[in-house]
Amino acid sequence: MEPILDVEGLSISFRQYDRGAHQRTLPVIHDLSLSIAPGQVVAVVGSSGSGKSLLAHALLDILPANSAREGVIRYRGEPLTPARTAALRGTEIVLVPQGVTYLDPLMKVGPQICKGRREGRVREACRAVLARYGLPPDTEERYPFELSGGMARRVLISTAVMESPRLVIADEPTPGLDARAAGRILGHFRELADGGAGVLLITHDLELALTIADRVAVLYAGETVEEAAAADFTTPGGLRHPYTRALWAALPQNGFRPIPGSQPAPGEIPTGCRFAPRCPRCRGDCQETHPAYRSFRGGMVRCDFPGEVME
Ligand SMILES: Nc1ncnc2c1ncn2[C@@H]1O[C@H](COP(=O)(O)OP(=O)(O)OP(=O)(O)O)[C@@H](O)[C@H]1O
Ligand code: NI
Repeated sequence: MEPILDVEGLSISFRQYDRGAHQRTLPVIHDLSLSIAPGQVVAVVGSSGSGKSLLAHALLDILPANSAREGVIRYRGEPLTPARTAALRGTEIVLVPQGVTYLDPLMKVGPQICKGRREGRVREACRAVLARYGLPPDTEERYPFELSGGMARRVLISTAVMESPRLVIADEPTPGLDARAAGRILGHFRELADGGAGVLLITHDLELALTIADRVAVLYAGETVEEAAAADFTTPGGLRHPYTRALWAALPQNGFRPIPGSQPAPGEIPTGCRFAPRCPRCRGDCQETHPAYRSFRGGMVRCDFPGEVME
């Protein structure tokens, strides 16, 4: 089946001015490839600063002006040009943004969800979507400052899903929500996918991702290091990359063993494997050679020594 979304070799960098007129380029996403078929929920999992929101913004063509982008993004087989993205954004392709600041503070919630349209059908759909997320009917009449954080999140999601999108890009959609509200939202994403949409779920929370995702792509310091089926996460032996295994071992049900160290910042990327400084399997070459992203055992991995189980 033709993918809904197909990203090939996406790289993003920022132009920055050091001192005076001296310009430097800060690479933040490198060579990212990913595809989503109709009916699929694909999760992108990575820690803070790994490039998740930038990926979402690149897909919606809302990156900041001082950024540069390489690679190809195709939507239903055709490249997503700026004009095409602008035409599809908000209707066929929707973003659930990470921050509630995306709500217009000067506009009541109802008109924001309805995007200014007043037809009875639209108002009806708005009321239905609010009810679905457990928001009282008078939410329509409120301004964003009159909402709690959790309500504002649910309003953002309502705004996104109003139009029966074909591609949903959800950037950390559930922080601050209780388990029931989060479950309801994820359940709705799953339903949209079961109805034929593609869903890209962006989160730092692997456990949450595994509740609905079909596949998981793991992002580390701006690069995908593994793409695995959700079922591969049943045992660490099913996984390919040492970082993915470390994420697995850090889950509460697997002993909550976090790995020491932290992800390198964009200006401090090592030459070889980006995970080498923290990798329990690191050997000589890993520090020098940057590993390619390749197929391995039915998934993808960026490691020259994949699939070795840690004792
Ligand atoms: N406008 C910008 N100029 C320069 N660097 C930026 C800019 N926006 C983001 N970055 C850098 O790009 C990297 C990735 O940022 P991004 O917001 O995508 O992270 P994230 O994975 O979404 O993190 P979080 O989980 O905290 O939301 C970070 O190191 C960040 O500092
Ligand atoms: Ni983010």
